[in-house]
Amino acid sequence: MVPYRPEPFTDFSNETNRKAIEAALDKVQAELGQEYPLIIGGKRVKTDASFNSINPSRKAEVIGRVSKADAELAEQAIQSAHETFAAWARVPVEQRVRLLFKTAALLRRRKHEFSAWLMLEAGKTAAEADADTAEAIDFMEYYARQMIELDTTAASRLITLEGEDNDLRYIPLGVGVIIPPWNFPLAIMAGMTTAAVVAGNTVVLKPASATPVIAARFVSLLEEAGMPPGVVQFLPGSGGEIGDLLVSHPLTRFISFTGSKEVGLRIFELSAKTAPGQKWLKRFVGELGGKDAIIVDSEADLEAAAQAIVAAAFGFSGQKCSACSRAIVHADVYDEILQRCTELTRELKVGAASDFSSSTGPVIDEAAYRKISSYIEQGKKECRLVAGGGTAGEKGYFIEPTIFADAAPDAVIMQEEIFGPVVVFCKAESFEQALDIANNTEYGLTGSVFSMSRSRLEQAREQFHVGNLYFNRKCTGALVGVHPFGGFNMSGTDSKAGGPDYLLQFTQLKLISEKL
Ligand SMILES: NC(=O)c1ccc[n+]([C@@H]2O[C@H](COP(=O)([O-])OP(=O)(O)OC[C@H]3O[C@@H](n4cnc5c(N)ncnc54)[C@H](O)[C@@H]3O)[C@@H](O)[C@H]2O)c1
Ligand SMILES: N[C@@H](CCC=O)C(=O)O
Repeated sequence: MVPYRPEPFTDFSNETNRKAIEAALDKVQAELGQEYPLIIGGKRVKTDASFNSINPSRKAEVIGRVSKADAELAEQAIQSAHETFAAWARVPVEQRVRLLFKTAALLRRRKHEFSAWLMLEAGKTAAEADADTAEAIDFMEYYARQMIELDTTAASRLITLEGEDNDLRYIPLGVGVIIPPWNFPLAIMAGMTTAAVVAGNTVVLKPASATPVIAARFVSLLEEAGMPPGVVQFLPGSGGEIGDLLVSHPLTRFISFTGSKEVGLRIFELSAKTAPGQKWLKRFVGELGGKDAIIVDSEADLEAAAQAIVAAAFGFSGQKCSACSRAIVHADVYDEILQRCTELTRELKVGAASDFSSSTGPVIDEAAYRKISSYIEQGKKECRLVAGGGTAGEKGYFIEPTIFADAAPDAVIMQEEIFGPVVVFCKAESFEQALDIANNTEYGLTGSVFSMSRSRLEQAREQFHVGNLYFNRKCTGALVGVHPFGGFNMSGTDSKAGGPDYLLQFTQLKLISEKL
C-alpha cells in the first residue's frame, strides 16, 4: 500500500484533459432525466411521490427524477440498516477497507464523468467539480488507511502488565444517519458516508435535496465495488418531513450532519432526547456554517492578498463554508486592497457552469438566489456597494460577484452567513483591532492572515479563534490529510474531516483483559 497523497487536480488547459471533460459532459447530458429510486436493503424502491433535481445553470433542465421517502420508508430504512449492522460489524477491517480502495479506484477511472454530473447538478465549473471529485477520492484513500492504522495499533498503545493479555480494539457504533450538504455533493457526502461505513457502521444516507443524483450515482459505485446490500440505504426526501424521524429514532446510534447552523442546532437538540426503547446516548457530529475573514496587515503582500480574497470569496460563487465573506484590512492599505479586489472582481464572468469561459456558475436554487439577493439589498443599506450587486434569474440563478465596503463590524452582512458571492470590507486601525473584528462573530471555521511580520503571525496563531487558520494563503481549499477541516463555536463540533481523529467519532473502544 503506497503512502497517501492528495489526488492531483486536472489541468483543463491541457487539450487532452479538456476533450475528456467535454466528452464526459456529452455522455452525462445524454443521461439526464433518468429516474432514481430509493435503495433500502439493496432493493430499489420507486415511490409515487418524487421530485426533480434541476440544473441551476439552466433551470428548465431536469437532471433526474428522484423518488421521495416518507415516514414509513424512513422506518424501513432504519430497520434495514439495523438488521445489517451485526453482520457488517463483523466483516474484517481489511474487507471494509478494500471497499473504499476499490470505490476510490472506480471513481478515479470515471472522475470526469462524476465531475460532469457536478457541473450540471451543482453548477460547479470544471475546476471546482474536479476538486470536489478529487476530494471524494482523497477521503476514501485517507480513511481506508486511517482504519488500518486504528485497527493495527490500538493494543500497542497499552501499557503492558506481566500476567495479563490486554487487547484494545475500535468497534463500530451501530446505525448512523448521514445528512450531507449540497455544496460539496460528492466529496462531503462520500467522506461522511464512507468514514462511517469503513468503521463498521451501517447507514441511512439522506442526500441534500438539491443534489440527490450525484449521491445516487455514488451509492451505485459503492455497490459496483462490492458493498453488500443493507450497508448504505439511499433515502432522498425532505429533511423537514423525514429528518426528525431519522434523528429521533431509538435505533439511530449517531447522526453525522453537515449543513447550516439552524438545521444543525435543531438536529443536535433532537438527538439529545432519549426515545422510548433507546439504550445509548446518540452521538452528534456536526459541521455547520462560517463567516470567515481574511485579515490584511499593513505589512503584507498586497497582490497576493487581493488574489486570495477574490478567489476565496467568489470560488463556486461563495457557496463554501470556508469562503472569505469578510475582508478586514488595516487602514494603511485599505484603499489599495479594495481597489485591486474591485479590479479583479470585475474581470470575473458569471455564466453557465458548463461554459468553460465562466469564472463561476450560478447559486444552487431559488431559495439561495432569493436569500442572497435580500442580503445584497441589506448591504446597500449598511455599506457602500463597490462592485457587482446584479442578479439574473431568468434562465438560471446567476448573481454577480459583489463587494461591499466600509462596513461596521456589527453590520448584519458582517455577522450573518450569506453563503453566496458577497464579500464585505471592514477597515481596522490596528492589527489588534483586526483580530478583534475577525473574532467577533458566533462562528469560528476558517480564517487567513496576510502579513510579513512574524510577531503578528504568531499573535494570530494564538488569538485568531478559528479551526482552520491559514497564513499568507486563501482560507478555502483544505486538502484531505493535510489540513484537517472543522471549526469552533457555531461552526460545529470541530470533527476535523480528513484528519487523523475523524474516524474516532464513528467508533468506540473496547478493552479485553485476560489473566494469564
Ligand atoms: N462546516 C463544514 O464543513 C460545512 C461544509 C459544507 C457546508 N456547510 C454549511 O452548510 C450550509 C449549506 O448547506 P445546505 O444548504 O445543504 O444546509 P442545510 O442545513 O439547509 O441542509 C443540510 C442537509 O440537511 C438536510 N435537512 C434540512 N432540514 C432538515 C431537517 N429538519 N432534518 C434533517 N435534515 C434536514 C438537507 O436536506 C441537507 O441534506 C452552509 O451553512 C454551510 O456553511 C458546512
Ligand atoms: N473543506 C472546504 C470547504 C467545505 C465547506 O463548504 C474548504 O476547505 O474550502
